[in-house]
Amino acid sequence: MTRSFDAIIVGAGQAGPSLAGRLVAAGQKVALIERDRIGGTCVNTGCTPTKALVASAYAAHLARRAGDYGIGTGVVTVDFAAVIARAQAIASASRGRNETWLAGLDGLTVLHGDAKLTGPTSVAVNGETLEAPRIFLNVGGRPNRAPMPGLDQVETLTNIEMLKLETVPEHLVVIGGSYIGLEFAQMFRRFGSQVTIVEMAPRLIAREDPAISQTIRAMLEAEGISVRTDATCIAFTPRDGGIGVQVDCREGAPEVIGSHVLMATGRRPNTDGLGLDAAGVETDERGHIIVDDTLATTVPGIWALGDCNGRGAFTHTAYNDYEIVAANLLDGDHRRLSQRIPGYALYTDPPLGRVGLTEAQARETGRPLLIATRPMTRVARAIEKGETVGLMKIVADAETRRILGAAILGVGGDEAIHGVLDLMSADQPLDALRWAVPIHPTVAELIPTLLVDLKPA
Ligand SMILES: Cc1cc2nc3c(=O)[nH]c(=O)nc-3n(C[C@H](O)[C@H](O)[C@H](O)COP(=O)(O)OP(=O)(O)OC[C@H]3O[C@@H](n4cnc5c(N)ncnc54)[C@H](O)[C@@H]3O)c2cc1C
Ligand SMILES: NC(=O)c1ccc[n+]([C@@H]2O[C@H](COP(=O)([O-])OP(=O)(O)OC[C@H]3O[C@@H](n4cnc5c(N)ncnc54)[C@H](O)[C@@H]3O)[C@@H](O)[C@H]2O)c1
Repeated sequence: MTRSFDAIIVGAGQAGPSLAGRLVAAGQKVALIERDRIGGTCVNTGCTPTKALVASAYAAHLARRAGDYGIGTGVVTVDFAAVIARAQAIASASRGRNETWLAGLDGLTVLHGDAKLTGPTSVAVNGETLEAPRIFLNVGGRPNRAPMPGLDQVETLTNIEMLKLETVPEHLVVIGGSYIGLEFAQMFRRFGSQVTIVEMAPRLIAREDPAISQTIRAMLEAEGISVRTDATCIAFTPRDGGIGVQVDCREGAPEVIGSHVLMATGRRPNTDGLGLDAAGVETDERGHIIVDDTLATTVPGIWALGDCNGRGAFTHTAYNDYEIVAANLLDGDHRRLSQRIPGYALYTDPPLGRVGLTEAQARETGRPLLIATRPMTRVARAIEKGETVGLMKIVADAETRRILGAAILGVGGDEAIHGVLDLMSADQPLDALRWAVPIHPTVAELIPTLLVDLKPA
């Protein structure tokens, strides 16, 4: 049996549902196919539950530090079952809101099944064929367990299984010191685990400037987390009562024994098994779908949005992909991927808010630079809150007087960075903010001060 639609959307993650909403509002007949849970990674096993867990971990940490503020709490305990239940409840409420909204959309057919392209205008799902002149792929990604010796002999966890744990691991060994690894490492330390982070690069979150990596390492070590970098010969061995992880070839204890191992070594796109060959859609060497500046694939009439196109790896980039596609197809707009200013946050405590280029990337451009930094120990709000770890940094182009990038590693950094992000998005010179009158006491109030402090570097 073949059913015809105006558009087929594969994947109900961060772009698909919103696009479905816009298309049906424009009078189109749309099929939205999801093989797992509505909401995709972010809602079910990513942003939403992990940020809920980060909040619980912060509560435990602050309670333990209550004496610093003149407050007594007694012994602080962690009810891990309640912590997980809270995170799952927040995620399922979010999923439920999405499901209810989608179910109420006239013109939308939601199908639960594994979709596969069978041609440039056709998709097979649950034994039937759907036809449409436009197909939108929003298939996301999944954890990538980097191949390592012994991996097949031991049981390891990903972010998905971490959310199903019933007890706090005695010793959590985290392989990979980037977003997933660092967020889980800190939260589980605060829940009571012994934690070791094992990273093959010379420093944690190695895409950031060295001062950021060093500060994050120091703040994690101050909480009792053990960090092993330069771990280029990781291997696993089953051991009595745990998993032996060979972590270092040159110095330090050569092996740590963990009760649990979290693999946080990146993600891979869900493009294998999607039938891309049958439609002629091309991918790059990592399996990401190749798209142009409008998110169009190599096959006319097929677009790829979100993590599966490798042009973003965040919920807000997936959502922005939807905005670009919808604006161009439905509003006669001319929005482009290249107009996007890259911004993101790492939700450790304190968080790292980031936008644009790092200093290293800015130097590679060969442009004359202006740089200003400020430690959080000189930010009134941070001092008052008793959370002075971190630094703020802005890098600007001395000629164009445009900000090239910024980092705020500190309390409220995920929010305050938007002051810079918005200025960059508006394509305004840094002088536009110099005379702004920010609110005291905030972290963001130091952004105009930093702009005044910019010096050739
Ligand atoms: C632990 C963790 C924490 C994160 N935290 C953050 C954060 O704080 N902030 C942030 O911005 N980002 C975060 N991310 C990243 C964020 O989750 C992703 O960037 C985002 O979900 C990508 O959205 P997407 O729509 O591209 O894909 P997804 O959300 O992965 O959705 C894709 C959907 O497609 C479905 N699908 C795949 N193949 C098929 C098929 N053949 N047929 C039918 N359906 C299919 C999948 O089941 C899935 O539901 C986090 C990720 C993880 C893993
Ligand atoms: N706050 C956020 O926005 C957030 C939070 C979590 C996840 N995410 C998204 O999820 C995606 C996946 O996150 P991630 O942290 O798993 O991936 P990542 O690609 O950011 O980092 C993987 C880390 O693992 C290390 N690594 C890779 N292979 C290794 C090996 N063999 N041995 C030891 N270390 C190894 C890398 O050097 C790197 O530090 C990211 O793209 C990110 O966008 C975002």
